[in-house]
Amino acid sequence: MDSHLAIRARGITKCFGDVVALDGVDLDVAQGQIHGLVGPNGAGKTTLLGLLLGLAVADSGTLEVFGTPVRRAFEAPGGVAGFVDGPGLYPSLTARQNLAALAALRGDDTRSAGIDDALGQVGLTDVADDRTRGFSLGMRQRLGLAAALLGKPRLLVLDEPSNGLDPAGKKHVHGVLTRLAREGTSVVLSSHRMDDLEALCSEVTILATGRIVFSGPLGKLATDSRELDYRLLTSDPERARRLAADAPGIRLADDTAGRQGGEVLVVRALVAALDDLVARLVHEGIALRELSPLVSPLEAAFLALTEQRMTDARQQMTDARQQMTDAQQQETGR
Ligand SMILES: Nc1ncnc2c1ncn2[C@@H]1O[C@H](COP(=O)(O)OP(=O)(O)OP(=O)(O)O)[C@@H](O)[C@H]1O
Repeated sequence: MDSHLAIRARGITKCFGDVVALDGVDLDVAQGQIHGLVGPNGAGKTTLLGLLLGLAVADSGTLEVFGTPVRRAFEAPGGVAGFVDGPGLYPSLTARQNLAALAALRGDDTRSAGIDDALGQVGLTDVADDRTRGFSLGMRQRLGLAAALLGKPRLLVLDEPSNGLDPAGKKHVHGVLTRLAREGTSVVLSSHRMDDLEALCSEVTILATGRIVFSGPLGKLATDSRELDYRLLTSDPERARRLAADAPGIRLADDTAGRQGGEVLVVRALVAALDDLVARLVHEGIALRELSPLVSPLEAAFLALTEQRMTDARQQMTDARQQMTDAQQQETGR
């Protein structure tokens, strides 16, 4: 047992009939960490979050939350709160009544001050006495977060919490989660928004068809990953361009000249080659005013993964067609 871990999962497998939703998943989430789950539709993110919330149990493998094994379904492990597939709310009750009902159902002795505090944290004080029937998706998401905060959890599990939030709402929720993490709460959340994950998470886990493709710090994705396209703005674009053309491991993007009248240089490189180019520029007295990836390492990894899945799916279809043709030929040859 590692006392610094909020979550320790080893070899988690979960099937629904013939569908393998999770296939030998290992996951470590440190206390006070915001950990992002990302993956294409059907990758297994919600299933994993559901296991953490005690909505189901794994078919095999071990799952520990704060060092305690999670074995029983339909009971959230101690100190864990959150939601999957959107928060469940009573539309005919107000926001405040929803939270009171939830606290009563859980057997919490949360008083109205606790409810007001949770509503305040997510910015819903002004609509506390409005029926949730008229709430937008973003408001319902915020109320779901308030509900999760009621019991002052040590681990928050949130399925796409930014869904439906406008930019101000998103900033607000990000602020709440960041503050909670600073105070020691661990957060595991899924999102299809790479910018969200990059803004919030120190570590991410990328899932594809139930398997982990990557798990670790975001920074590691950049150094581990394939070549990326970088945008460079320098004090001397012409000389920088000539230097880049001669630098090892650097490829100039075709449309370099077109971007901002040739001011911006776009190169494709691994991190090590890019480091070398920056050193060369500085050595030549060329100032670097801006350097950023065109597509973030997380987005690049995600896109590569999706492309790989499509290639695999196309290959599977070709193989299946070939098998059918072979079978038909055998049949007619008899
Ligand atoms: N209750 C269930 N019954 C049958 N199949 C299920 C069930 N829950 C999930 N699955 C299947 O398990 C796989 C993983 O689903 P899951 O919802 O965990 O993926 P996800 O990564 O959350 O997807 P999305 O991004 O679309 O929400 C999918 O193939 C899904 O169809």
